[in-house]
Amino acid sequence: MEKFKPYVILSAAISVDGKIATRTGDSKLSSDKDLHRLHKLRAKVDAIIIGKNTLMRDDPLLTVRYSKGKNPIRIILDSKGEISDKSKILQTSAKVPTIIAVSKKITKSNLQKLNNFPVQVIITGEKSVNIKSLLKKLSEKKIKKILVEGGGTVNWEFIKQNIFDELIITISPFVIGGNDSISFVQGIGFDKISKSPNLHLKSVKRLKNHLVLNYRKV
Ligand SMILES: NC(=O)C1=CN([C@@H]2O[C@H](COP(=O)(O)OP(=O)(O)OC[C@H]3O[C@@H](n4cnc5c(N)ncnc54)[C@H](OP(=O)(O)O)[C@@H]3O)[C@@H](O)[C@H]2O)C=CC1
Ligand SMILES: Nc1nc(O)c(N)c(N[C@@H]2O[C@H](COP(=O)(O)O)[C@@H](O)[C@H]2O)n1
Repeated sequence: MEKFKPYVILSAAISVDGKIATRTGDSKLSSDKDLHRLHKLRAKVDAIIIGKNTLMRDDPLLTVRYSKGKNPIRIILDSKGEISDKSKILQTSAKVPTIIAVSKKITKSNLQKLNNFPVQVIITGEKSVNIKSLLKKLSEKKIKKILVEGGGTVNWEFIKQNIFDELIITISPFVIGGNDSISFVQGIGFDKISKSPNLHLKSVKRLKNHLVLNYRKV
């Protein structure tokens, strides 16, 4: 598998208590300077991956706007093909290359809805999108570098399955708290620290009150 895997960077802005969004879905943690950095990074990757909930909460564009450079391919993990046809991602799919990764659980009508747009639909996995198989297919399409931009559920899958190479985390000067807010990593988590991937701190950059941490997996 490793041989066919693109290089994967997980990226997020977190509060000092490790949250990426409040319980109402407010996730604007990055400063303008940090967004400028993020967009420079977007321009250097071949593709960006996000989960369905992030699309539904944020209605993002995932384009390069705060810096110069080409737009990466946008990839949405949406097992049942439930994203709205009004979403900016689908509405702008004629201008920005877009892949919707779905599983065999997708209904005929949802597949038809997606096929009304100029997107590529990749079907992989029985219930959820099979991420390893998706990465192999992306590698065959010459996609070599991928930025995973959340959310917490998708981040957990990449960490649990040990299919990432680098983490770029901005610690923003806010505290969110709460049991229903979204953490950088959602899901059950590891039961022992020894099961966590080992991380090497490659660099720390200060952007006024924000810290950008760059870790490589050892
Ligand atoms: N501050 C920051 O940097 C960021 C914040 N966010 C915030 O995160 C929140 C969303 O996070 P969260 O709710 O955890 O959801 P995610 O965005 O991680 O989406 C999770 C969904 O993706 C779909 N999916 C399909 N295949 C898989 C797979 N193999 N593994 C995991 N998920 C899969 C699933 O839905 P299905 O089964 O239906 O396909 C799943 O429920 C939003 O509020 C957003 O604003 C997001 C990104 C960055
Ligand atoms: N790095 C980072 N910092 C934040 O504060 C964020 N809220 C996010 N969110 C991610 O960026 C997407 C929005 O992209 P567009 O501005 O619409 O291009 C959002 O959906 C998350 O994936 N990231």
